Amino acid sequence: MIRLQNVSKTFGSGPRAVTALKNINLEVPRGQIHGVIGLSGAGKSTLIRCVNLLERPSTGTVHVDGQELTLLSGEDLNKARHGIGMIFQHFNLLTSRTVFNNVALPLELMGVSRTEIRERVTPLLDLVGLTDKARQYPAQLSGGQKQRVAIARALASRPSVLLCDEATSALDPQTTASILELLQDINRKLNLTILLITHEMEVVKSICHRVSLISDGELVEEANVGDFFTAPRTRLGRHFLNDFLELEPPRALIDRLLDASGEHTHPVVRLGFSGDAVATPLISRLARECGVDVSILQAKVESIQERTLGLMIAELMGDADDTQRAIDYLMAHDLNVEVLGHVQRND
Ligand SMILES: Nc1ncnc2c1ncn2[C@@H]1O[C@H](COP(=O)(O)OP(=O)(O)OP(=O)(O)O)[C@@H](O)[C@H]1O
Repeated sequence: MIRLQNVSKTFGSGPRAVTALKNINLEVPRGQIHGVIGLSGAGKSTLIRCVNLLERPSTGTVHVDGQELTLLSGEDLNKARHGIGMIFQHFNLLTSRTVFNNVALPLELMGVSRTEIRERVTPLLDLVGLTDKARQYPAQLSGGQKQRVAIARALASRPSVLLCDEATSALDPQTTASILELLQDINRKLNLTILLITHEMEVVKSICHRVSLISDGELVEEANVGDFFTAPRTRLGRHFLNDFLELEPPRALIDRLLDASGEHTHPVVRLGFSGDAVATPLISRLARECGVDVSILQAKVESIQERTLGLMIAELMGDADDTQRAIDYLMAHDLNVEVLGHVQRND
């Protein structure tokens, strides 16, 4: 449905050139919600704007719905864009138009008749829950309501793809949740393919099926959301996850952590477990089978898209052979084990 192949984008030229995207390959099948998450300046906006050619890639190809957009220009490109809706962080509504007329605007530009416009806009306002606001102006609406208008407007041309550029970043958590619910609802009802960019893990967790991580213009990791939240493969992925879960070792412990193990140290580990491992009493088995005591420093259980995810920071207390055996034992039971460092034993 959306396919980016070897897409790069460089702004400017010469010594001042900025390469915002480097060799991006991304495929989003029909009906999927795909999130791209990254830090500020990583290239998220440039990436999403390359999909509808608001930014033309410097190299590479973009296909949407089987059509190679990078071959098109002028009227053909405009027509192809009718199949791609877009919403923005700051809604981009026309303040001098009513809610109804904002939603009608793309249809007016397409030359759709007044009667047909009415037939198409009315159910869209119903879909986004704004039937009673049709005659109001944007200034009379809350942020969440404005984004609902923008969603209805984006859907007016009956697109098969919706691009969301930080669509909830200007909204409070409760309004964010209701907009995400609406996006999920239209994804299901209309089988709409959604590509969204965000810096918020909550957005990815709530509605995405798959996620890509962008760093310095490159896609560095891609995974199903359940897998990403259970075991991110990159350091940046772990950074996002730990930030989201607020699962960092206590400050006092960080100050005591040594990089290397010594004769009188204990490993401190971060454990991530999901699926069957959540229900298995692994910690008590460690004591019995490996002769290691476990001091739990922090623990959390999260539910992510019908999967349960457990996270724990723990000190494994025992001699070097036993603690290594314990780590091997945990890994053999499909836990994600990260050794954060080592602390001097007090015994
Ligand atoms: N029109 C432009 N001209 C020159 N450089 C640009 C332009 N647009 C983006 N850039 C640069 O490209 C890089 C990626 O920017 P981009 O806006 O895509 O990142 P982002 O991940 O969306 O960041 P943010 O979350 O802060 O919006 C940055 O270094 C930015 O300065």
